[in-house]
Amino acid sequence: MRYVTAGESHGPELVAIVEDVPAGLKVSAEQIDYDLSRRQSGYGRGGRMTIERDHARIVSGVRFGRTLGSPVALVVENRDWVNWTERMAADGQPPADLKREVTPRPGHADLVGALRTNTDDCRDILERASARETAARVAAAGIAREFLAELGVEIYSYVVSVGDVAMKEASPADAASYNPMAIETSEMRCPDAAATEAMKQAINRARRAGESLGGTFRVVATGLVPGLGTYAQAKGRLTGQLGAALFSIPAIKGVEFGLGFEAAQLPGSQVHDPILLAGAGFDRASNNAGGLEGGMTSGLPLVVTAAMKPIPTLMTPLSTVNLETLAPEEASKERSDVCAVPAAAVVAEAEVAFVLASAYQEAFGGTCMADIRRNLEQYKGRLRAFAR
Ligand SMILES: Cc1cc2nc3c(=O)[nH]c(=O)nc-3n(C[C@H](O)[C@H](O)[C@H](O)COP(=O)(O)O)c2cc1C
Ligand SMILES: C=C(O[C@@H]1CC(C(=O)O)=C[C@@H](OP(=O)(O)O)[C@H]1O)C(=O)O
Repeated sequence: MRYVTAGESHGPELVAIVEDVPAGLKVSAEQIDYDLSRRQSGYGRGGRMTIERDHARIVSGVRFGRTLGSPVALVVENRDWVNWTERMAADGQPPADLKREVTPRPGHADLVGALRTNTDDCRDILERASARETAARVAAAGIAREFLAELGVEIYSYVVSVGDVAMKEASPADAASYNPMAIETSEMRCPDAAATEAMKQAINRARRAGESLGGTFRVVATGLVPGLGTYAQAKGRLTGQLGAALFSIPAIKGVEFGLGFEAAQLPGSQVHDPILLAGAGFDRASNNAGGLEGGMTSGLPLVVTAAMKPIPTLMTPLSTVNLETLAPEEASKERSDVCAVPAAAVVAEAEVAFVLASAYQEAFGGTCMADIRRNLEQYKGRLRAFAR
């Protein structure tokens, strides 16, 4: 299952096409809209989120609430488009009073994109480099998430830190034990109420100082069978696929699995997860690996942590060079988020969903749900027999 998106941040709409969707999968537009609203939320977002009310319109590939096995296309309207019709028109000439973006923001794609594409207006770049595009990803991932849910896999995320404020956790393995309601009702997607409040205060301080903040979050997937992915080829390793998927999100600068970088400082006996025989199968005494061994799922929850850099647009801007005059100047001050870590966490859920959905299809087939379910049950039966 793969997606492709199109659409500019202030164009009329975003489009996502999902390919290789099995037939017979129940799809709920309400569930997709719920995920879209989760992506819009989070303390620290800017004025744009008061304009948008993201809703996915399914325009192909679904009939009577079930997928047909054909590509699924989804459209998300940009309500802000009405304010940009002249400046973002697909045809005609630029308006006489068009203000070009010529003071690129350090940390955004403005300068490098302009160099790459030979434009004299950084808006040509920022319209697509904007993380507005991630709304289309979340809409598309609604299909992957429904698919995974049918196979018993749930994905959620929570924020661990914003700037230098972090919630306290004994270990990343705690990730699989939080109450989802505590996360969804926190304005920071953080299950710790005191940390939520401290993160909000940090964002308030940053806003007052014309600053921005990044942070870290974890994505957790439960209900996975062991053995998805493969050790046999580089491109089959889920570690690499998940890393690439998470690094495809704007502003993500680090990814760790389980104990992550901390594992590099510890002796092997404190890192690797002892194997036990429990109930009808194998289990582990711990989950420091974060649910991946040898590039494959271990059957324990997948726990992956990502680090987001601070938002590049600053109300107290850094210096830049004016592309027209070549004189030093302050970088442009666009309307902007101060912190978007909770939103990035929801986007990361979407990316993880696509990787895992593809891994299930690779292992159990991709044509129709009935076959996939049967193949999965057969596999689970074989695993049970293995431990007897
Ligand atoms: C959900 C989300 C919201 C974002 N909001 C903003 C924003 O309002 N202003 C901004 O300058 N950057 C924002 N960013 C970050 C930029 O999109 C990102 O830094 C930029 O595309 C450059 O990509 P890079 O950081 O991967 O180099 C946001 C990122 C995400 C994931
Ligand atoms: C629109 C979204 O995020 C945007 C991401 C973004 C950026 O530069 O990445 C800049 C801001 O857009 P605007 O310039 O219109 O205020 C954010 O609001 C969204 O997440 O839906």
